[in-house]
Amino acid sequence: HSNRVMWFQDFFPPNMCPINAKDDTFYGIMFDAGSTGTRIHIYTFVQKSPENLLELEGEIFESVKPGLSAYADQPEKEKNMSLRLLDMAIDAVPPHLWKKTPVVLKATAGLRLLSEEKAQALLLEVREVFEESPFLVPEDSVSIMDGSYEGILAWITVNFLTGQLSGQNQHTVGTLDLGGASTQITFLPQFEETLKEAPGDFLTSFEMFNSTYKLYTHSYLGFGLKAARLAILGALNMEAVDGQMFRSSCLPKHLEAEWHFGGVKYRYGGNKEGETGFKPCYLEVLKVVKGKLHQPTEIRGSSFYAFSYYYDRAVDTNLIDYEQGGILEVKDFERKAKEVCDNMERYNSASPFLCMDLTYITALLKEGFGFRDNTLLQLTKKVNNIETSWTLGATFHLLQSLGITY
Ligand SMILES: O=c1ccn([C@@H]2O[C@H](COP(=O)(O)OP(=O)(O)O)[C@@H](O)[C@H]2O)c(=O)[nH]1
Ligand SMILES: [Ca+2]
Repeated sequence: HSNRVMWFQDFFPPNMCPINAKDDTFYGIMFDAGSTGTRIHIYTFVQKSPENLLELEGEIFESVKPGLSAYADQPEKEKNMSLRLLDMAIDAVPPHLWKKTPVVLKATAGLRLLSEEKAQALLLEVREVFEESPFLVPEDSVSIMDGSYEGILAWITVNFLTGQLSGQNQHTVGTLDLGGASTQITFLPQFEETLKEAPGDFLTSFEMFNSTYKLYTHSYLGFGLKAARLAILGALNMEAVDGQMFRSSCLPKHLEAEWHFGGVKYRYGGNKEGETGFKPCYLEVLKVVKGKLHQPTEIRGSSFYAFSYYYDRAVDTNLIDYEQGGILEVKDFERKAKEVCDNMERYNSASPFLCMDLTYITALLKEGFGFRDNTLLQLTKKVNNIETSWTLGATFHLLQSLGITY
């Protein structure tokens, strides 16, 4: 309880503290079951009248690791985790609003990669926890989200938070999300040509706040940062890894270690005898990226918002400040990749994968999506203290579909 009060005081002057919730205040609880962790977002909203755009008052955020898929072989163990996160919502939402507050979990690429049977067993555990909670549990409240929604909803979040979805002059920005297991690109096409050249399932119409947006979006499964590591090592989608050693020129020469991802243990190491460094690494990475992604011509010269692992790796290498974020060019990632890969001993302590990760990000941006060296990326973790995550867009969509908001 004391946590809650502290949090509110951080956000609101005492006289408008929503603990004394007015009638037009309501809450939404959205779980993000990502491949590397599970997070809860508890949003507070106010809608003064149907004509007004919904106002977001604040967010409570908490995360736990590892992700849901790590419990694939012991789904009952998952319960503790969702219970722990849900307890935060019990503390945050005033009791008289519990029954009106929807709780939803959406899983992303980690669960898309599991077998249907294992994924459903995990979702069932969560559903049981939700059913026993005092919150509103809508139909289909625990599910795997379609990849195209993941991109669209993140785009909605960023453009809502930057004020681009209200008023007359809407200059929306495109978004790039690099998760552990999948990656998304989303933007509002300006050129007829983009609509013509895009594969049919890359274009989706989406209605939000009384407008219809025809967006270009795609989620590339297996192209998240951690899945890409496996692909580069040649270990992705291998049924039996049986203690096999996977080597790469993107890793420190004498390294030999183990790594767990999606409930599987992998052994990996450097090219003890052969080459290491940026050049051989880039060639290795290209095999995974080149020709695998659609390249919309119109994005080459535009600028994008980028978050998740784009942000994390830029922070890790001091390209941006953790709190502030920053604006980078694509070539900044390449410069940093060269610096790290050609001095691997020096960076080893941070993460043995740093060279591989930066090289992958460089190749994904340039050879994957086809961005120019000088394309601008706005690296952002929070806007006005709210996480840039698809979860906010998903909560708007949820409230709209339940008729709680307009
Ligand atoms: O609220 C969140 C959730 C995730 N991430 C970032 O997203 C990446 C992990 O992706 P995730 O586990 O969601 O994998 P996915 O299922 O999206 O592939 C990491 O960089 C996290 O820091 C974040 O910045 N904020
Ligand atoms: Ca994610």
